[in-house]
Amino acid sequence: MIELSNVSKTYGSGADAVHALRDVDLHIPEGSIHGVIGLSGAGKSTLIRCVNLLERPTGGSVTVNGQEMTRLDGQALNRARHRIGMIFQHFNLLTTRNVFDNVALPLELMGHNRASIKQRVLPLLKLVGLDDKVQQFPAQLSGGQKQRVAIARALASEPAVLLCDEATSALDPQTTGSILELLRDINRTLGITILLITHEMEVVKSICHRVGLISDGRLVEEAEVGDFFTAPETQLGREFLNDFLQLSPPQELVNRLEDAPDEHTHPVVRLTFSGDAVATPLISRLARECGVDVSILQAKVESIQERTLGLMIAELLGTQAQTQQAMRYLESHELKVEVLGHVQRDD
Ligand SMILES: Nc1ncnc2c1ncn2[C@@H]1O[C@H](COP(=O)(O)OP(=O)(O)OP(=O)(O)O)[C@@H](O)[C@H]1O
Repeated sequence: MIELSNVSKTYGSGADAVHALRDVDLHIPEGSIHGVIGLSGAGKSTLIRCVNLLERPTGGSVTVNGQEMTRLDGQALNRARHRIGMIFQHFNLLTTRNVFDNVALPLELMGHNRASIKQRVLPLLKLVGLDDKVQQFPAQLSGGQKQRVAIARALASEPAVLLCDEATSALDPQTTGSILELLRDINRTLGITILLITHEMEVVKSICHRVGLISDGRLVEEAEVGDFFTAPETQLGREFLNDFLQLSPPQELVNRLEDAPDEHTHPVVRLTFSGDAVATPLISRLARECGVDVSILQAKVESIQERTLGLMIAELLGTQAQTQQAMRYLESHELKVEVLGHVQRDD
């Protein structure tokens, strides 16, 4: 369990002060995988580093595994950190140590003897699929293999919590997939709570249960992943979703869009639908019930965990009264309708 209460972090002071985190409240239940997403500079790294006190918050409290981290220092803080593993974007392996010795390092620091280290390290290397690379050095490994070593090292001290700081950002999509699968397995089999920060929606979609959106140091939105992908609450959330779905009108159309409707134009709309609406033949019904033709410009259906999300950009062709009625009809069937603008009719 991770609990952040009213956490703030300010770097510097006076005119040079940077408010990296502002009054962040976050509750991550035991055994869940929680993502925090945000643009560059939003405060993601600061947030995750405040959990194990690599950065000490300027205000508020951080509690991990029932222990208030912000009250600890010295030996007590070190002991608490053993229950919090962390992996990084650039793996942070020691280049002069082989795979075994990298994973052994935290156990050596905790004072374990060689026999107990061996007993712990070898099963971990098997768990991450590297039992044939025990003697290799980091330079002899691929990026994905290096991250597997880092994961084994993070698990060596039997943490209850694993922090992942952009852990797949340096990896290609296929390797990213295999590392995320490993993290999901670790969460399921070992019950480890995972907090990960990322700028990639794909990562959130693949493994997170809940997600928070951070902007300018504030947690501006927090939701179940299925809800976030089907109905983000903030403009920034919608922008992340649209970028992820790569669904924006063609530039040629954008150039022709006008703001105000009149009797010579028809609307271009973005429709978002989920749940029952995905399976309902609404477009053919629009033609029948509202007398409106629909010209589909782009469409996409995504599976987000157990939910289905549909997106479409379309021109609604009909009189002003008909297209207004069509939009009301769609909204009454729980589709989200955004009017992107209006284009001149050809007729
Ligand atoms: N040690 C530091 N001293 C001063 N300012 C800092 C320090 N670390 C981070 N910042 C500032 O705090 C803000 C948040 O930075 P942070 O690294 O947490 O963002 P981020 O969301 O992780 O960005 P990125 O995705 O680019 O890594 C930024 O304005 C950054 O410049």
